[in-house]
Amino acid sequence: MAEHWSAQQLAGALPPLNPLANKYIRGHLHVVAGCSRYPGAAALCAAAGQRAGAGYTSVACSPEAVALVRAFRPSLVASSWDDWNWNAVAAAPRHPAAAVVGPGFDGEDDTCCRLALESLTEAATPLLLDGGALRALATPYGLARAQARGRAQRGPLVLTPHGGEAGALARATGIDDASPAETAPALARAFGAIVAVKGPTTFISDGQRLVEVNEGTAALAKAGTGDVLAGIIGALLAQGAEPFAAAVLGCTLHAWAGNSAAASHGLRSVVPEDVIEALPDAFKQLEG
Ligand SMILES: NC(=O)C1=CN([C@@H]2O[C@H](COP(=O)(O)OP(=O)(O)OC[C@H]3O[C@@H](n4cnc5c(N)ncnc54)[C@H](O)[C@@H]3O)[C@@H](O)[C@H]2O)[C@@H](O)CC1
Ligand SMILES: Nc1ncnc2c1ncn2[C@@H]1O[C@H](COP(=O)(O)OP(=O)(O)O)[C@@H](O)[C@H]1O
Repeated sequence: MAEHWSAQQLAGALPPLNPLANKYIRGHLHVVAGCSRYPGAAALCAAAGQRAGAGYTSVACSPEAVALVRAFRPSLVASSWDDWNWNAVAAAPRHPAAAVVGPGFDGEDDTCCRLALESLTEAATPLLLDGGALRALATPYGLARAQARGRAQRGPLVLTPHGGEAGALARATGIDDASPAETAPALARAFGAIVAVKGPTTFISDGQRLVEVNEGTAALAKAGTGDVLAGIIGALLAQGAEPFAAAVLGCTLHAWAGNSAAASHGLRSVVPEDVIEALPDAFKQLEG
């Protein structure tokens, strides 16, 4: 039976904001995303991360995506992943950080698969894998790399599959076809991760606990809203939120922002950019 978090539990999950913090102390979100086919996903994910409180948001993306990300938000620090390496992704005692890898990855593309698999060994921060990175993970080799990350204690791992991606991950690990409420804990145990299986109701598990978030809206059923969710959870991780709490809180804020966007723009007309711009309403709801 899935648990449902109270307003008090959700508010308690939000890392406090230090009024004396600089942008690095606030938390650095590294977004590795956006192949030439899906550059927009990198922009959506990173912009959502900024609205969700990351102090510094950098984007490593395909060379073709750099101009789009910069033009979408000049405050995003974008560079080509050809001129970038994992040394950039590190946390220091007073400089928390997290990485989101995979929005706008093409799961068939060699560079995307390499970056997704490398992230498991190289990212010494909390790591969230989404989108095409989950396709790279959905192989026996991907499973072994995820398990090795757990043994090496490189940092918490969060996976945010939609139904199709959860099915591929389950097939790769020999998990039987099951409901999302059963698949989330089974995947969490197999990959040693926190897993959010997304849908009209999203189920989040670390293998022991199971929480459901069912406050969203059909307005969120639009291409790109998953990229927004990845940026929100990534930003909470970058600000030092406890990883399971970051996943539950991130999914809830995303749902609330969807409701706020639907109230302003109507159920049919909401686009993922509206959900990003409605995030301040979701934070006010949380803190109010
Ligand atoms: N603006 C952009 O650049 C966008 C880029 N995107 C990126 O596009 C890449 C491919 O993602 P897609 O999800 O489109 O394609 P996928 O190749 O992952 O999914 C397609 C397959 O999964 C199934 N599927 C998709 N969504 C499902 C759901 N919610 N429940 C059950 N089954 C589902 C489909 O039926 C299909 O068989 C990802 O890297 C993603 O981040 C998308 O997020 C859309 C927006
Ligand atoms: N009918 C719905 N009701 C509530 N939330 C939904 C609904 N449909 C989709 N969502 C939410 O929208 C997001 C879609 O993510 P995803 O399928 O990964 O999109 P994309 O890959 O296009 O970015 C998820 O967070 C999911 O929970």
